[in-house]
Amino acid sequence: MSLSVFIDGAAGTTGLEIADRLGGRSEFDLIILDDTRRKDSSARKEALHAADFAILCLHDDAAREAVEMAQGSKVRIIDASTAHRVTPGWTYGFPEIVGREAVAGADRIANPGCYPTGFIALVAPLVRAGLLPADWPYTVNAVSGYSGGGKALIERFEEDRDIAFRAYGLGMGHKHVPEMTRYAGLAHAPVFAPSVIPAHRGMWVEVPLPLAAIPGAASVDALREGLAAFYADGLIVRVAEAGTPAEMLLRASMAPSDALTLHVFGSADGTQARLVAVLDNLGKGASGAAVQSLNLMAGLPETAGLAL
Ligand SMILES: NC(=O)C1=CN([C@@H]2O[C@H](COP(=O)(O)OP(=O)(O)OC[C@H]3O[C@@H](n4cnc5c(N)ncnc54)[C@H](OP(=O)(O)O)[C@@H]3O)[C@@H](O)[C@H]2O)C=CC1
Ligand SMILES: CC(=O)N[C@@H](CCC(=O)OP(=O)(O)O)C(=O)O
Repeated sequence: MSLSVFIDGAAGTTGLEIADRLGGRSEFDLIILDDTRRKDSSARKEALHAADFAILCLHDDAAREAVEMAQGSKVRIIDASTAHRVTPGWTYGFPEIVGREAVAGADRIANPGCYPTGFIALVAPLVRAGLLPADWPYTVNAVSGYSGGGKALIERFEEDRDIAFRAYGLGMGHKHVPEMTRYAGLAHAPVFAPSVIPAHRGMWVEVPLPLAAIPGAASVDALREGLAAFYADGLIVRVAEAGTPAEMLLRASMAPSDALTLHVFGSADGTQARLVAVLDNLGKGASGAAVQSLNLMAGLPETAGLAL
């Protein structure tokens, strides 16, 4: 018997990618409201009450509204928005970090933000293993494809081809900082410098480490080995071997991917390191992560339907 999945916000950037990943799968029947009904509260409520699972691909306010409308139903929810990521009673949908059983058994999953996916993947295992301190003031510099900003940013970048680079979050306080701090297990909020480039998808998340100045920090090799041990299954998150390429490129033509690759680069004298996560903001950074959690919640193979 197949399970019904309502994609609320299926016409949006994340929703379309989730529909693509689930579309050909016999385990799921998709409930998608047509254009005339997709914002109609009573149609959405009816779908929420009919479905086994709902994936909310909405802005925060509409996601909160959907959760309220679902009250009294049996539906299990995966919320792609920022609304519930540090809310009590919600499980953070990052199986590698919070545990696969926690995700499999949850009824309310908050899908991680795209930038936090890279940052937490790099820092959480190292802090947990005592290879980096929890109380260091970390920084995170990141670059995203413009699809990370949804339909509005896509339209802006596709209309104004003259934008070569967009820095933002200049007043600090980006909405991703609370989840980064919480799930990386940090004592201080990281300084977060996000930016956007004229590529549809793709993401680079980097944590520079002045190792010689960080009390208790492990060596470059020990950091890489710590990450490799943590992600030993290599299913979705992979740790690159040691090596220093002359350059690394994000390509504007990048194909959709649900993988996440972590790199640890270090200076020859071992005093400095750069932790780098490379991912697709729409893959492991959004839709791929939602499908991974859905697979686990439905008791299916974790990577079913993912592009790896
Ligand atoms: N894009 C990304 O890389 C990532 C996105 N996310 C999060 O996922 C969520 C969705 O983002 P994204 O897909 O990028 O955004 P989009 O703007 O592309 O899509 C949002 C969709 O929601 C629809 N919508 C708006 N209000 C309602 C409503 N009241 N009822 C039903 N549908 C509504 C919009 O309609 P209309 O088409 O008419 O505008 C649109 O289709 C956001 O919370 C975002 O922060 C998370 C991680 C990464
Ligand atoms: C490029 C861009 O604008 N990115 C978005 C984050 C995308 C994401 O992760 O979505 P959530 O809003 O669900 O956290 C931003 O910085 O607000």
